[in-house]
Amino acid sequence: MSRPTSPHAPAAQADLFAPSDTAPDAASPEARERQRLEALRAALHHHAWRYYVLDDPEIPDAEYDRMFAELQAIEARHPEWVTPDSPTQRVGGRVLDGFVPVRHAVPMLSIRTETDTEPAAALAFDARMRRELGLGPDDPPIDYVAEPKFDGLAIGLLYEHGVLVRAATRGDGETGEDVTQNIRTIGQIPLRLQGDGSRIPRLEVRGEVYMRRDDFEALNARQRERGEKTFVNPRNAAAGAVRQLDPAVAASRPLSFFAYGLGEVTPPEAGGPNFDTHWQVLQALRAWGFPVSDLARRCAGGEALAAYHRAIGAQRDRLPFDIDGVVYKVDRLDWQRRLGFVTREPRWAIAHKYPAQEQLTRVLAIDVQVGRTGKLTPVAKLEPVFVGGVTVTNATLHNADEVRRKDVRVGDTVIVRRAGDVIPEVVAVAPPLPEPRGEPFEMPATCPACGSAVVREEGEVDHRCTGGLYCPAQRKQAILHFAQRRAMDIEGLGEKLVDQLVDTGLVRTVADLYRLGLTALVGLERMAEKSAANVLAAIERSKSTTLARFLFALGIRHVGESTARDLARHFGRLDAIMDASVEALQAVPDVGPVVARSVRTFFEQPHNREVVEQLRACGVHWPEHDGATDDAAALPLAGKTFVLTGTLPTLSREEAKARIEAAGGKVSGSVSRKTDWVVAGDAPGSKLDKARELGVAVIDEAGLLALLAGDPAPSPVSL
Ligand SMILES: NC(=O)c1ccc[n+]([C@@H]2O[C@H](COP(=O)([O-])OP(=O)(O)OC[C@H]3O[C@@H](n4cnc5c(N)ncnc54)[C@H](O)[C@@H]3O)[C@@H](O)[C@H]2O)c1
Ligand SMILES: [Zn+2]
Repeated sequence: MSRPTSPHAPAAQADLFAPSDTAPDAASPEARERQRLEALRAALHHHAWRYYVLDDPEIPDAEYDRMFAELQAIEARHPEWVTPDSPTQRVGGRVLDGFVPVRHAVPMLSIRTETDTEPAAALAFDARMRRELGLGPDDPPIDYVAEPKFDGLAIGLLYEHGVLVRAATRGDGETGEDVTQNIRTIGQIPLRLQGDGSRIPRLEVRGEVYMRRDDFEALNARQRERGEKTFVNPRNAAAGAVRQLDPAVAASRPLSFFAYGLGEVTPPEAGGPNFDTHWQVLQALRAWGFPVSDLARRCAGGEALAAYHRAIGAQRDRLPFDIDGVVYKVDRLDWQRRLGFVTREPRWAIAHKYPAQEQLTRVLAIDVQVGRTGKLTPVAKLEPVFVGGVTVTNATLHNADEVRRKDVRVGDTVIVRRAGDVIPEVVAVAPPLPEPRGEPFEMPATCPACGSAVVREEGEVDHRCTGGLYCPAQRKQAILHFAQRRAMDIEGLGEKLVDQLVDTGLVRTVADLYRLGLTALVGLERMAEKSAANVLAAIERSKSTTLARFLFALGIRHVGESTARDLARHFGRLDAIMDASVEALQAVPDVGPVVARSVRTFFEQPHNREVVEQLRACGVHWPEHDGATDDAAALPLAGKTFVLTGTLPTLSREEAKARIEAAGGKVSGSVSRKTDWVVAGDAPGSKLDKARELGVAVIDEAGLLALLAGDPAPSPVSL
C-alpha cells in the first residue's frame, strides 16, 4: 500500500523546540503569539498525521502533549483565534486510502487529558464534576469508575443479533476505517456473543486493541533478526497491524483486546439492554465474552480516585501491557448524559496521566559494552532524562545493524523508551537533525575491554570479542565454563565462589586458579578451611586431564565436547592445533569453515595464547600423540574394545581412555564377550571377576602401554 505524503508541511518544525520568545522578531507580543499559534498548529497537524494516519510518530507523546497544551493555552487567551480545523477542536485520525469508510452512529471521541501526574490532580476533576452537577458540600461523594488507560487503538465492534458484522477504527471520530477482516484475526474478540448478548438487535462495543509488551519485544526481536525496521512502541505496532490492508500480515502480529464501553445500542424499548451505570456495562461486557480489565474499580469521590492513581502507578511497571494513565468516568449514565460533551471530548471523563515512557534527549556518545559471553552491544550515553519514572543515562542500541538502520549518531536528538523492567532503548532519531551531523557509527575492530579481535560471523547480527580466556568482561563465564564437570571438572568451583574470586581480584584468568593458596581462599566469605582445602584439591586433580577436555574447557566458540574430541584425536598435540591453518583444521571430520575460523581466530589472540602457556606452566598436562590419520582402520587399536578397572599406577582413568581412543580403540563400561582387553589396576572391581568368567584377556598398565606402542600381544597378567 502506498502511504500518502504529508498534507502538512513540516516547515515550522525546526523552531518548535525553541522557547517561544526567541521566535523571529515581530511587531508586537500579540503578533508573536499569533505566530507561535500558527507554528504549533502546523506542527501538531504534521505529527497527528504521522501518528494517526501513518502509525509512525516522529516525536514522543509527551512532546506532542506539551505542544498541544501550549496551543490550548494560547487559544484560551484568544478565543477569537479558535478555528474549527484547529487540532484542539478535532480528533486526529483520517481514513487511509484502500479502506472502506465507516460512519459512526455515535462519534468516537477523545478524552481530555490531565497532564499533571500527581495523584492530587484527581481532586480537581472531582471538584469540577461536583460543580457541574450542582452538588453541594452535604451531598454524598460521586461514584466513579476508574480504569487503566490502555495504550493502543480504539475500535468499535458492531454486533447484530450477537454476530460480529463490522469493526471500525476511530478515524476522525465521525468516520473511521472498516477493518473487520483484520479484527477477526484477534482471538480475544468474540465473533459471536455469549448469554443475552445474542438477543440484542444492534450493539456496538468499544474497546482498545493493544499489543502486550512481551509480544512487542518478541516481534521487534524478530524484526531485528531479519534486518527489518523495528516498531517504536506497542501502540504503533498494534495500530499498524490493525490498519493493514493485508489480513495475513495483521494475523501474524500478536494483538490483544480490552472492552471498556458501548457505542450505538438498540434502545431498551426495541429489545436493547438497559443500564443505569457504567459499572453495569463493564459487567455485561464480561458476560458477553469480552476481556474486561480486572483493574477497573468503583471509586467514591476524589480521594478514592487519587488512591487509585497511586495504586495503579505502583503496579505500572509490572503490568504486561503499556498504559499511559488511568481514566476516571462518572458512573451514573444519567449524569453522563447530563454532563454531555465539549467538541472532541466527553465532560464526564478524564485521562489522568503517568510520567511518559518515551522522552526526547541527546546522544552524548555511543559506547560499546561487552557482555559475559563476549557479545558487543552499542549503548547510547544520554543527556540524563526522566523517562518511565526514572532518570535514564544509558540506552541500548542492540547491535551495529540496528544503529545503522536507525542511523543514530552522536549529537542527535533521539526518542528514548523505558517501559516496565525492559532496559531503556533508543527507538528513533527525532527531527530536526543537527547540522553538521556526527559520523555514522562503526563497531570497533578490537574489543574495548581487552583489545582482542572483534568478529561478526556470517549470518549473525552480533559482533563478538574473541579473547574469551583473557577478556575481563567474560571472566566469570570463562571460569565457570572451564571448571564444569565435562571440562576440567573442578568440583566446588560454583557461581558464588567464582563471583567472589573475580570480585576480590584473586582470579583474573583461569590460570590464576592454579596459583590460589589456602590463606587466600579461607579469607573469602563463608569459606571454611575444610571446603577451601577441598577446592584446592579439586584444582590440583584437574591438572591431569586430556587434550579433548582441555580444548573444550577453553570455551572457543563453536567448539563443544565432540568437536574438541575430534580435534584432539586428529591433531594429537595442542601446539599442532594452535598453529593449524583454517584449511588444516577443516581436514578434521565435521569441522567446517565456521568452526575452523573460530579456532584459528581464538589462537591468533596473543592474550589467549598467554593464558594457555600459563596453564601449561602451572602444570596442567595431558597425554599427547602424533596425531591420528583419519583412516581409523590403520590405527593400532582400531576395532578393539577395552574395559578399565581399578587404579592404574601412573595413568588416570581419563588419560588411559584418551590414549586408547586416540589409538582407535573404544572404552566400554562393562565386560562382555565382545571385550578384547580388560586393563586392571589396584583394587579392581567385579569387572575383573567377570573378565575371568568370560575368559577375556587381562592386562595391566604396562601391558596397555605396550599395546599403544604397537606390541600386538602384550603378556597378560594374573592378578
Ligand atoms: N507522538 C505523536 O506525534 C502524537 C501525535 C498525535 C497524538 N499523540 C498522542 O495521542 C494521544 C492523544 O490522542 P487522543 O486525542 O486520540 O486521545 P487519547 O488517545 O489520549 O484518549 C482517547 C482514547 O483513549 C483510549 N482508551 C484507552 N483506555 C480507555 C478506557 N479505559 N476508557 C476509554 N478510553 C480508553 C481510547 O482509544 C480513546 O480513543 C496523546 O497521548 C498524544 O500524545 C501523539
Ligand atoms: Zn574482550
